[in-house]
Amino acid sequence: MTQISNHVYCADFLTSFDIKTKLLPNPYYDYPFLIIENFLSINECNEINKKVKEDDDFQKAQIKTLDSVLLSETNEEIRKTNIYSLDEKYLELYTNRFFLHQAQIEDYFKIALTTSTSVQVLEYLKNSFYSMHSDDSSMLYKDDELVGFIPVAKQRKISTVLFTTSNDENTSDNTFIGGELLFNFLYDVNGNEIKIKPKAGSMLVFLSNPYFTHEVLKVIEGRRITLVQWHNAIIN
Ligand SMILES: O=C(O)CCC(=O)C(=O)O
Ligand SMILES: [Fe+2]
Repeated sequence: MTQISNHVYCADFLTSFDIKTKLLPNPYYDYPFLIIENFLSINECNEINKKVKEDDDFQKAQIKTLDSVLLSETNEEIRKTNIYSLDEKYLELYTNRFFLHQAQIEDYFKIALTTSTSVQVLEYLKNSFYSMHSDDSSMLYKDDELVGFIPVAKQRKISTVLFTTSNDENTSDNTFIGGELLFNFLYDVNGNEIKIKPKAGSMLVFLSNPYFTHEVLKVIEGRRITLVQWHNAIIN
């Protein structure tokens, strides 16, 4: 392991790869990513969750009328995530809050944000997951072994993931079990992979390059909702 911040280490193989989009924050930070708590309030999150649930019920109702019940059940099982766009009212709220935190993000990563993609709302129902990937690169394998990364979206410098439901054993409309965000190649001092437990209202901000390769573990129960966005930036 190679230390990249006070509490975080990365897999050694990363340092031997020629990673074209390599960028790491100040090594004297505690963590190489930023968590902004209370980006949205719990009430704001719950409103968004309710809206997404209504959209979902509507889509499901449509599928039921088109397919047989059997087919719609099969669809559900293979479906990874549902993608929605954010309703105008909440998009404005999100954009205003993002603006409030922009200077903090720029200062943390020592970058200047430029353009951003539109906000995607991702919904993970029971058994949904998002397999391992880097947001700016494809993973290159040779005989099942990871041998490098090919940049495919260099305009993605920063990834933001805002959680609007929480990982919580007490099940409700706004919680789920499982669904942690795992950084596959980052470890704590004991060599355990870094796993983020989603908390409604918190925004996770990280660099989009291969050091921050991640996955979303399977949702065991409940509904996991995130608002994700990628940002371009000027670096130095
Ligand atoms: O939903 C999440 O927590 C992460 C989503 C993600 O990794 C992506 O859209 O690239
Ligand atoms: Fe991602």
